[in-house]
Amino acid sequence: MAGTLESLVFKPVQELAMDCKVLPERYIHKCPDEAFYVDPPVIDIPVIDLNLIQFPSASADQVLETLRTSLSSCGCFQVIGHGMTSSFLDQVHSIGRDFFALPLEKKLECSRSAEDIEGYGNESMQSEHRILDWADRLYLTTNPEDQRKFQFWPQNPENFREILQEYTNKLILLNKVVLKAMSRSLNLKEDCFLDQCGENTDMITGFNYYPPCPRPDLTLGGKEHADGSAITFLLQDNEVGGLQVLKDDQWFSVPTVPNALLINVGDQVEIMSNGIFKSPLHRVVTNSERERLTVAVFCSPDSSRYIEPAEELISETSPRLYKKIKNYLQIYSENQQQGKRAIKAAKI
Ligand SMILES: O=C(O)CCC(=O)C(=O)O
Ligand SMILES: [Fe+2]
Repeated sequence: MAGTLESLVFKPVQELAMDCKVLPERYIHKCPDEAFYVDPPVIDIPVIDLNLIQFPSASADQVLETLRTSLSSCGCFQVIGHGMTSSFLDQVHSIGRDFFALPLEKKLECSRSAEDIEGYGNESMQSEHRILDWADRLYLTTNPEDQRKFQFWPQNPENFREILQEYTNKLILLNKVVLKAMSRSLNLKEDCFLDQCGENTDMITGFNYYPPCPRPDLTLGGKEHADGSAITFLLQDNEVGGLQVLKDDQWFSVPTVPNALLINVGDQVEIMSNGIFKSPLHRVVTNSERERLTVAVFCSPDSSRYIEPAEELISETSPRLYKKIKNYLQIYSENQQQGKRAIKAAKI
């Protein structure tokens, strides 16, 4: 729903940040840990070149083994050889940056309503009780095409639609390649996960804008969460870090690798892999100097499809851990609003 300044139902963090000396109470975490403001160790995750696993070979097997190890321990990896140039990825980044640089009135033309997840907005419209994220977001359904709601798509910058369309087309293909690689790495038939997801990948693209914050020691750009997707593609900010991932109960910084996309397992691949692959808890810390912009694309099976642990992964020694379920994103959003981990609801 298009908004106006008068009908503003939320306060953009970007506006708040312009003149913020004292952090409002609702952004303050009661028990911040040191990793909010002292960079924790950098996580050692592989950078996987997709060209190396295209055809079966001994070296492809080695790469798939690296993939399996990484996804079973921390649930993420970086990918190169994805067929997108760095200048194209810069353009994807720029359309987000340019959108958030527009005057507020222009951004409000894309604003979402309190009931909708799509459009420009932030958490302040969803919940009265939660601690709020120091971030504004623009969420858009990008696939299937007939579910796009163009009223939320910015007219400005002018190339927004064209670039987002092209990025979506590339990620539809990449999503298939990655799901196949994940299945292969577990010695499953390569279409095992893909068949569960179906042809029509459901894709939601989120542009995350994190303004500089006066008190990075007290707040987060994104609270600790796991993604409800099957897999998530994250285009990080080449210049400003902030993403952290939890591994063995310790927070690690996630490095930015030029021209790489970060891929993380979401809850739905954790379910399909019967818990072998981990949907990692992650969060975003802020800084007082620089804004940060990232683009997250959440890929999920379409809501009518059932997903369940792959039969081949279940045995007497590794019993089935998750139920057969559908429309996981609905379960996810209900649990998330109550601050709960949705995947618990899928456990047997
Ligand atoms: O912006 C980031 O680094 C991470 C964003 C994220 O985790 C999300 O949008 O789910
Ligand atoms: Fe996330």
